[in-house]
Amino acid sequence: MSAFPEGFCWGVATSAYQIEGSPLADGAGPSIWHRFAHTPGHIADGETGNIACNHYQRYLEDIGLLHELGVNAYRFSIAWGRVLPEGRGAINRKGLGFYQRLVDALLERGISPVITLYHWDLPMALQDRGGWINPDSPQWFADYAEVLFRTFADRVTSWITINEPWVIAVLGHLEGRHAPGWRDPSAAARVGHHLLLAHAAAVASYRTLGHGQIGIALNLEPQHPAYPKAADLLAAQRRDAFVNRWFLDALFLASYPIELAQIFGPAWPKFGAVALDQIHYPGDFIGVNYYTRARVAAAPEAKPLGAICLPPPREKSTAMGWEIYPEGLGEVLGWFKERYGNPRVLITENGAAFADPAPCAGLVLDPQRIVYLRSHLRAAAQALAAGVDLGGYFVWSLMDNFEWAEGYSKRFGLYWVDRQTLQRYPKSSAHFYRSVIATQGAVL
Ligand SMILES: N=[N+]=NCCCCNC(=O)[C@@H]1[C@H]2[C@H](O)[C@@H](O)[C@H](O)[C@@H](CO)[C@@H]12
Repeated sequence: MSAFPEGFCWGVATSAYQIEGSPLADGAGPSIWHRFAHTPGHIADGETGNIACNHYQRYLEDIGLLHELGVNAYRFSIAWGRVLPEGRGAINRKGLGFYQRLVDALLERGISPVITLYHWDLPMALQDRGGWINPDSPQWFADYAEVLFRTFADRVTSWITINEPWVIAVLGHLEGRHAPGWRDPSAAARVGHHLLLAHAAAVASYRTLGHGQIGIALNLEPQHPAYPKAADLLAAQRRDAFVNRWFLDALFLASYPIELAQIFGPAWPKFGAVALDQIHYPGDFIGVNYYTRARVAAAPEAKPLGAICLPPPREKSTAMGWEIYPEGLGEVLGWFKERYGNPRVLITENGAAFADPAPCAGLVLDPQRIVYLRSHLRAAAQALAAGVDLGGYFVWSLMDNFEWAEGYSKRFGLYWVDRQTLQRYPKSSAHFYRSVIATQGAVL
């Protein structure tokens, strides 16, 4: 019996800086990840996205892989700096032309484009004006989005405004592990707010220019007490507010969790009613990027949360050190039905990195990824049966790519990429996913 309905959206996901390469080709303006990756010490093995998977040149071949998988949708991001090299103002027609050719080639194959407007690669020219802490940044983003809405309004009907605002605010502006590498609580709090304003402005613009669906993609991660102790439960609740409810409550409830003012202290701005009303903008769907859960223990010395996350047992971990916990996907999906009015949800990313072996006779055997995907797909099917309005599932990722600060050392792809030749090789999980799609989940 098919576990998923006819018309269910089956896809894979990628992002521009992680797969394209050629970051400065054809007049493109550099992004903050170009600068961050070229700054020694930021990326494992000193890698950059200069080459990545050379998707900029090999995009037709990669669309062939999508066709081989049988997906009916492909989620990818547009590099803002290719389209607007200075981040605003003059349009770079060559840069925009690449995405027009990509979209047209997808449509010719019957694959629906799902475009992410922003997947972390802010043009450096805008960072030089303060980047996301600049109060003008929501307007910069809305103006950029309008260029794309007008260019693709007739052909693209699924849009994601911003990928993982929490990672942008926290890893990029609080912990400094991602571009632009800041460690400033006040900046992180304001960046989070400006990203929500930017999302709202783009949704409002799309209401006048487009006739499809638009949403935001959030990384969501259940926070469980490491031990049955009150202190651990309180620490897990604090971290749930910090990781999950920061953006969920803002979008759906027009309020920030009260814990954030306690966590950020004086660095947390005093948002008024108007500011909170302006971020009350869930859009047409919520994208859920799900990977794992956290096991949280109280740690008063671990400021500002007073919490630490315990590493999972090795035998239950991916190559990223994240726990394999498919039950958490069902838990996250249930939040939308129980707390937020059961909106349309898409699983916009789900996948895992494992120490895949090299190809043998043109195939990479990755049984662990098949187990991971099967268990998470089963959790998704159960959530759907329980009444969650789940419209689609995207595997992260189509192919091994630039895994941010980890460089190319972590492989998430359904296709293995030879780092010398960039040849793509199917993994057995690609064949598994193809069978899931072909049977609407009956093989699970
Ligand atoms: N501890 N822990 N936490 C679990 C997840 C932390 C947040 N990172 C993500 O969700 C990123 C998302 C990103 O969109 C993509 O560009 C990345 O390649 C994948 C894989 O890393 C995921």
